[in-house]
Amino acid sequence: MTILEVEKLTKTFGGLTANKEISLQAEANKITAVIGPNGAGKTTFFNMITGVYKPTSGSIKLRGESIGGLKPHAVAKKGISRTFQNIRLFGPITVLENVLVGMHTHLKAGIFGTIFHLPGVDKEERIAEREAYRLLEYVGLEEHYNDEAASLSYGSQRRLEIARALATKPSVLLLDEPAAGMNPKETADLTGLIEKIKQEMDMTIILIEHDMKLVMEISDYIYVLDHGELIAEGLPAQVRHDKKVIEAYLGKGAAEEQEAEG
Ligand SMILES: Nc1ncnc2c1ncn2[C@@H]1O[C@H](COP(=O)(O)OP(=O)(O)OP(=O)(O)O)[C@@H](O)[C@H]1O
Repeated sequence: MTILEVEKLTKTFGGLTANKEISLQAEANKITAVIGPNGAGKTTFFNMITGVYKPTSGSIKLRGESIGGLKPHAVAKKGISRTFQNIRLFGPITVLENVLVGMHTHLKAGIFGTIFHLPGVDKEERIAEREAYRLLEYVGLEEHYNDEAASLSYGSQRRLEIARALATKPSVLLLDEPAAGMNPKETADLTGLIEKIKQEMDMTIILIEHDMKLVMEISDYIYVLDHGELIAEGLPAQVRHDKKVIEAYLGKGAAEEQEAEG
């Protein structure tokens, strides 16, 4: 079943076409990857889906309902949550509080009531804290619940971002380069975590990632962008051997060499 359907999505910035008529379908409970060299237009694509940028043209549908042009908080309420390429945690508050921030759309007390422990929010707050702690356990950060977010290692901060995104109880999770800056062990652990989220939480995941090992290992379907255009799509094994994709990453010579090697 298609959960998210994007049709001919275009975004221009002045004279630059960052996305040109990109169409994509994200299937329920699958990992759909969007890859491409630097500047290909991947983050612009995410920014349109999440309401950060208004599309120049084209449509975005979540379970058949048009969400193109909605503001970010409205898109989040519809069940789409994301992490960012540049980590956007709140540094001076604790790890647990960062997850509570993710929950604030569900809490009556609101973010300030939760963080500053205003009167009358005790019961709701205790339940939320338990839930936040459970999410930290899920991503393997429970030991750090009371640490300042800024004190975590880079890899752990990325996991915390995922926990915070999950706190909004999304049905679609967009991960923007979750393995960026991670060492091989952290990346391997992250691969397992993303798989687990897909399986155990019935999550539809869309992934932007430069780490090809991770992408090829966990993606069910891959879309490839280059210079703002969709140049290929298919199963990992198909995309891996696609001449246009090899060219986009390594240049024309490399594609011909690969072909000669058979
Ligand atoms: N707000 C903006 N204003 C002007 N140009 C922009 C804006 N956002 C993105 N661009 C341009 O759009 C193009 C695509 O950028 P985008 O960040 O979407 O690529 P990307 O594939 O995510 O790249 P990377 O892998 O390096 O993060 C780039 O040429 C970029 O400079």
